[in-house]
Amino acid sequence: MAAGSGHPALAVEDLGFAIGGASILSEVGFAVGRGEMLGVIGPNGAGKTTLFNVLSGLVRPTAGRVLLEGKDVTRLPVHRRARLGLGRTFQTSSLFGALTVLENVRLAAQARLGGSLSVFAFPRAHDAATRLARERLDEVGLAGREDHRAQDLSHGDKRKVEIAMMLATEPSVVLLDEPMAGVGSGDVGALSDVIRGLHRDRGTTVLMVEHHMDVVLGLVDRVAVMHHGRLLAIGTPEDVMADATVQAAYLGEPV
Ligand SMILES: Nc1ncnc2c1ncn2[C@@H]1O[C@H](COP(=O)(O)OP(=O)(O)OP(=O)(O)O)[C@@H](O)[C@H]1O
Repeated sequence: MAAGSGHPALAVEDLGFAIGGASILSEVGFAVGRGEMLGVIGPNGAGKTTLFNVLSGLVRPTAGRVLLEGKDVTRLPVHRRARLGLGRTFQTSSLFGALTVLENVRLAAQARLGGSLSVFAFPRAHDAATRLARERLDEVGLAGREDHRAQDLSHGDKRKVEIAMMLATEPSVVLLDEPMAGVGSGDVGALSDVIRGLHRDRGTTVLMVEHHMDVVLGLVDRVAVMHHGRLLAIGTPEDVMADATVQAAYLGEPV
């Protein structure tokens, strides 16, 4: 759907996911505007990761719809959603440790450019992928680190590589699943800046699950609070944090 069509970047309607008689998500509905950053918070087991799995296509919902730029993608597999502009990072690192930083990002760039993975067959496509990978690494502040092996990086820098890989696929909507997980406190600021840049400089729509409340509240436009598989509240960080239901149901529980 073309920009300016009036559809939200991403919307879910009456979403449900049940398995073995257990209801994991129930009646979840919200819309995220183009270029908006939405934080998704909630106690452990609230359903945040399941929601992201449903959004990205890893899991099929048992009720409701997922709309990307107004298009119903509920039944589309992960790679079709990715082609429509949906990007995702995971809680755990998805890098090839023995490859260099540049090689990791180049793989993502090659997938985007649709070229063969054979550098011998398509040397020019390889050059284009290398250029794209270098640009994305520059964007996340890793210029000069291209030749480091991924496994030797700090957690924070690994996360930046993963974001660069995701950016190489030119997504319009990105799902960041706990980007700060395992990241040392010294790296949190730099990583927050990278995420802020996605949003501010690129105009990318961002949904972010994150347990670090100070990070979430400092970055996002709105926050969605999940609790027992339901959407408890959604609004500005100030409004949501002041909400008595949220305080009782969420802030009162250990996270
Ligand atoms: N495929 C499944 N089969 C059975 N139970 C599941 C399945 N997927 C999720 N659950 C359960 O659903 C609940 C929600 O899990 P989910 O991982 O989505 O929560 P979360 O909010 O991401 O938690 P955390 O903050 O700990 O990552 C949990 O109780 C989990 O055990």
